[in-house]
Amino acid sequence: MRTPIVAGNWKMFKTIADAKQFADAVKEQKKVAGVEQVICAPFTALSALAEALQGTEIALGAQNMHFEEQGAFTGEISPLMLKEIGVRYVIIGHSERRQYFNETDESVNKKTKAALQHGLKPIVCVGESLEEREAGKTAEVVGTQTKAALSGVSVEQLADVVIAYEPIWAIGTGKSSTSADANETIAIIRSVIAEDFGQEAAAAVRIQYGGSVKPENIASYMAESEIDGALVGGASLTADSFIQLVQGAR
Ligand SMILES: O=C[C@H](O)COP(=O)(O)O
Repeated sequence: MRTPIVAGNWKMFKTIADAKQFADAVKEQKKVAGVEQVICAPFTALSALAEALQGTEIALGAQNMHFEEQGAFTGEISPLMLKEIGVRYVIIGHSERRQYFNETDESVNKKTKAALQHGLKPIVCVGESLEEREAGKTAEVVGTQTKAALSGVSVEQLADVVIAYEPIWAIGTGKSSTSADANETIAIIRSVIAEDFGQEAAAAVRIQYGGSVKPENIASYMAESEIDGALVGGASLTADSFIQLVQGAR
């Protein structure tokens, strides 16, 4: 039985003051059990949010990290630094990072392994572009990305990995994938994982869908057999909407 997981990716939104306001608003809402909840905030808001989210069900996540513990890497943040402030999840290889910050399958793999070595749970993003989809390459693209990201990960470590399938054309566009299409691609990702880790381990991995998920459509994704939650951008920015997403995922 896979516990559903809803993760909000705030991207480059929210100051510390905004983040605290979000946490205060969440505290006023009724707690929702049975769904793991994560907020992946900008680095600057993480410490304040760690404190502000105390007493809530929400775990803290980062949106990126370097794979080294320390070193001359100006502007980077290491897994040790994230652990120190109570971060439990970290998004790795989001398509925006692949597109704008030269993230490659190789760096995604290094970061995934580094996160696991430091006790952080990676949310590894995979997904095809519109061009790749129209060329019939979806299975090949997500299969290659998944295999590359998980290369060298042990079966035991795989239990702490979350995969987020995010078709690039569905991110922030309002054009979400149909739940049936997302389910089909996620089934492909699971079968690719089974090739390297075995059926049992693959069956236990949580795989989220991401791309224009909202409170109004999350239930349709959750009704699918292979989808274990959502990675949500825009609709995770208000406490009200985030809680509705979590309720919809139950
Ligand atoms: O990480 C989240 C995704 O990029 C989806 O963003 P969105 O929900 O705003 O489409």
